[in-house]
Amino acid sequence: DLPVDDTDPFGHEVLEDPLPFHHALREAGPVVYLSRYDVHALGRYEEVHAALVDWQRFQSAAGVGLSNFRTEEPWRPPSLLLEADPPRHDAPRRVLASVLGPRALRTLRDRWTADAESLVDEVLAAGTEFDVVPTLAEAFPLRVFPDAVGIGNEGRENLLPYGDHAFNAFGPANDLVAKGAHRVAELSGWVGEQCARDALTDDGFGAAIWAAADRGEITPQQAPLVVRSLLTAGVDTTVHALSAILYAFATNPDQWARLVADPSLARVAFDEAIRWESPVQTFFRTTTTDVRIGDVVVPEGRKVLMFLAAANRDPRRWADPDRFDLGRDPSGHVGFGMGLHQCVGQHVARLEAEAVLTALTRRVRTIELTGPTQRHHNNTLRAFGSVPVRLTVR
Ligand code: HEM
Ligand SMILES: O=C(O)c1ccc(C2CC2)cc1
Repeated sequence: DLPVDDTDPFGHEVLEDPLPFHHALREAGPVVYLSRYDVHALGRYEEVHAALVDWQRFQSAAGVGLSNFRTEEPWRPPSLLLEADPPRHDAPRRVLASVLGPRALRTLRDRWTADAESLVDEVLAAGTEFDVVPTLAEAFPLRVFPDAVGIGNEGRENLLPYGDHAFNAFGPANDLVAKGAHRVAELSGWVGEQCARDALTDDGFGAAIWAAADRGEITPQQAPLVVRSLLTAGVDTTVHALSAILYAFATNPDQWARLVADPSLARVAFDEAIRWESPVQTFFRTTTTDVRIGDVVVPEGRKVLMFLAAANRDPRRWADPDRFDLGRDPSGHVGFGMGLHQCVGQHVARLEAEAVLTALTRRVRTIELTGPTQRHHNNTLRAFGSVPVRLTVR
């Protein structure tokens, strides 16, 4: 086992394969002080879940990254949802919950399923050996989500690098953050322009957010920041979730056969893949009072690092946790967080994944890896750079 305190959880060794570190962290105790970053880490399901649902003692308004907004300037104006506590959090959350709720998505279900089927037809027409990352995992969200938000067609290639930097910025100021620093002004500027009312179509999520401002549910000053939340959180997450799902099936052919035999399993397959891979690996909180965890008292004002991915494979909570198993009930996983800040876009993500899986199960008999995968390292996201596969068609 790695000595937990000597290992850098944001170093390339752990980012390449975090599982040994997650195991060592869970075994080291309910809370573990990481001297490298002067933070307290939680790796077990019970403690991660308890911190997520206790927004009063584990706040988000001081930032959900390593940087403490009480003493450091954020790299961009804080999110009105992710980096806010009640009461400031309440109205923006209520608006997005309505805009992104299951009812609002009903119209998108048929459109996205048709889009997924035409993408899968295009992919299969070009051949049955390819890299799922650019071909499906990146192509599908970028084909449907910017249109659903209602942003213009120019510059959409900025979305992935902007999100990649935003997720790196939750971690320490390491080489991954430095890698994106030179483009921050340009990318932030472009994203900010897309959130303006006159940059948005009149029928997307963006327009619905501005309409909520017209109704006084949020202010016109808040509206662009709420749109920014969609552009920051809604692209890279789904791209890497789709890669994870396809990797899970390519490495568990028996589970793919189960899904082909029963396509209604697509919904549980999505949540089981999120539990198993946890595309969003970590988030921080800041204590608002002295908090006792186990026999440690974490003082007020300290950063607490929650390893969502470690909690999602905690044998104290999950039977045979390392197995990707469509037979299990994955509900309760913390891959979307839990409680007040639980992912407000999860229905969008689930719908995107179901559309792709439904299109694939209709056409594809088997999926298998044809070579080694490559990881894409990020301080917060678990991501693939490449997943080479061969499909056989039905
Ligand atoms: C599989 C894809 C996704 C994953 C794994 C994911 C994961 C998460 C997690 C873990 C949180 C909780 C953050 C915290 O507790 O501090 C969260 C919150 C959030 N997510 Fe997602 N997300 C995904 C897709 C999306 C999409 C597609 C959208 C937008 C359409 C979105 C928008 C948000 C927003 C706005 C929040 C903040 C909610 C709040 O603080 O009240 N996410 N997400
Ligand atoms: O509101 C935001 O900007 C925001 C950014 C990133 C996320 C991650 C958790 C998916 C959520 C919200």
